[in-house]
Amino acid sequence: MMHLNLLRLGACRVPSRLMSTKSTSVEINDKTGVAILSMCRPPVNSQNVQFLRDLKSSIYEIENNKSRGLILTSANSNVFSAGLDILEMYNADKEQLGTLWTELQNVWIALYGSGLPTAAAINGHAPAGGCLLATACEYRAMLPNCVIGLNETQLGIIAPKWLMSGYQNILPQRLAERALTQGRLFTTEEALKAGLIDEIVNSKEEALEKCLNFIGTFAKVNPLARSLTKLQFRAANIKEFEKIRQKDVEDFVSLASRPEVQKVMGDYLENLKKKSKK
Ligand SMILES: CC/C=C\C/C=C\C/C=C\CC/C=C/CC(=O)SCCNC(=O)CCNC(=O)[C@H](O)C(C)(C)COP(=O)(O)OP(=O)(O)OC[C@H]1O[C@@H](n2cnc3c(N)ncnc32)[C@H](O)[C@@H]1OP(=O)(O)O
Repeated sequence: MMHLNLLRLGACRVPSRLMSTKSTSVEINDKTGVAILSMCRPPVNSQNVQFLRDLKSSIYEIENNKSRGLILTSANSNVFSAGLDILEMYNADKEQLGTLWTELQNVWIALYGSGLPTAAAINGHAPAGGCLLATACEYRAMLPNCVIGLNETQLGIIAPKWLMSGYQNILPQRLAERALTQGRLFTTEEALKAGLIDEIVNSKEEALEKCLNFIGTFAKVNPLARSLTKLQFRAANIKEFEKIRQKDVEDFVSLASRPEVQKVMGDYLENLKKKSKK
């Protein structure tokens, strides 16, 4: 089809507009109107306060610019996002912890509640907060030999209900419950089998192309009707989240500041560092 050919990134010589923050860059293709939002906080796109603020402002900028869709991807070659920055949770005071969690909530609601068609080109690992971002989108294409999942219970943490919403939208209840209680990280292949991702792709370019094709499927649908229909599906989760969002911050701060939890974080960080030195 002609319009799908135009969407092919490799062949595309259409002018693009660029916007960027310290840790994100956005390219909006003038022909397709689709925005590619790249996360670029080396080495693993771990989510600290500044990164989350950048991500939030990029998402709203894309939404306000009346883009035709949003594709979330990573500028890193093997990690989509490693989730919350543990360095910002470890030895942090209560105010810092509260700010971090509030910004994570803000990004999630911006993406999950976006009226635009959203897709994730998952070009690397996506554990915990990385999976949260990917599952807030409507479509996922992922590279082989990576992992994705909400591994909170493996870390002794209970993920709040809003954090599970994306999972619950995608997976059958029985599977979601099992994966969440196990804290399971799915390999790409397992994720496809479970329905957590939509496609396995061989390169980032192919992931972007699949995402563009997905967004292209709405080309002939009235954008407002599409958006309101999408949000009707998500309204109950959003409403429930809005009711508890302040208490949720307090609960997180109270849990994350406990000395025994701080100890778990410290040990976890040390293991990560040991592993990366090997
Ligand atoms: C984890 C918290 C533990 C306890 C918390 C308890 C209570 C807190 C209460 C509630 C929190 C609930 C919220 C949870 C949401 C989250 O997102 S928590 C974060 C969970 N993330 C992970 O478990 C991922 C950890 N990372 C990895 O598994 C691997 O790094 C990954 C597979 C993503 C990539 O592997 P690889 O390419 O081999 O890279 P390296 O492992 O070598 O890492 C490179 C450097 O990056 C540092 N790093 C990795 N992840 C993080 C991170 N999330 N935060 C900060 N830093 C990270 C790693 O240490 C290396 O640094 P170095 O080069 O050694 O300096």
